[in-house]
Amino acid sequence: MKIGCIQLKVSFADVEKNFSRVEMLIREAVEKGAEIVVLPEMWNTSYALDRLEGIADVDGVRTKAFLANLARELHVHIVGGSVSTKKGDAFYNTMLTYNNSGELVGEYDKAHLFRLMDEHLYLAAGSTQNNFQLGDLDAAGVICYDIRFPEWLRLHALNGAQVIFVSAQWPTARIDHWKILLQARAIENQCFIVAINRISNKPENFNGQSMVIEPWGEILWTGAEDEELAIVDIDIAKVDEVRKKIPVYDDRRSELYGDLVKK
Ligand SMILES: NC(=O)CCC(=O)C(=O)O
Repeated sequence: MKIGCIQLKVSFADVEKNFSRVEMLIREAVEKGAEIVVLPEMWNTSYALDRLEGIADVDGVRTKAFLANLARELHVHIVGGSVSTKKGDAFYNTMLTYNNSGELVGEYDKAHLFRLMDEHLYLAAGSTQNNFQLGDLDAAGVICYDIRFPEWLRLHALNGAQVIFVSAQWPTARIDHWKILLQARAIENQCFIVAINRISNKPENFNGQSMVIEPWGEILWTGAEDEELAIVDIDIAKVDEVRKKIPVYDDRRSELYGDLVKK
């Protein structure tokens, strides 16, 4: 399965520029053979949190039409990163996922808000899980800071995810945490992690280094420190292979850990 990893250079608060760049890169990814494309976090506005009133996508209407049309036209699954949305009176950091028929299969609001970047002052948190189906593939999607909560990703793995997509705006300052946390999440859940970071140098430095990691923890691809489109081939059979070799899911003793329950 070929994944188009779009490590986008996100322009600060320039919604038009970001939409046209994303469209160009999705088209290019599909020309290069991508069957699924993945975008970074808050790609429509970046972290212009104090300007969301004017630029967040109201009810996600524009993004939904844009992603649905591209998915249908190009026959590609789109894990739409996340966009700033306004729903009712509140702003959210929302991941929208479309299958290759153009159907919305996942709408997820970031569950854990990152105080260090003031998200809790501007955004409301979601509280629903985000497992979805892309053709035969059982997948899930989370957003950036969510990866610091192993129980949240475990829940998605328990609900069947073979691949967990992560969309992020993860600053260079903590890029070592990014790499180690992602590798740990892949190894402990014995699943693929496809994690797409952004590029920018304003207002904070984000230097990419997106990652695709297989269920044994081997890093299949690390993004450059500049905008990049990479097509990374993953073999889903590897999930069963690793889960048979070390049967973590059979050996779990859920009675010891409290309330991690499947849906
Ligand atoms: N956008 C985010 O959630 C950033 C998370 C982050 O930087 C971290 O260290 O965690």
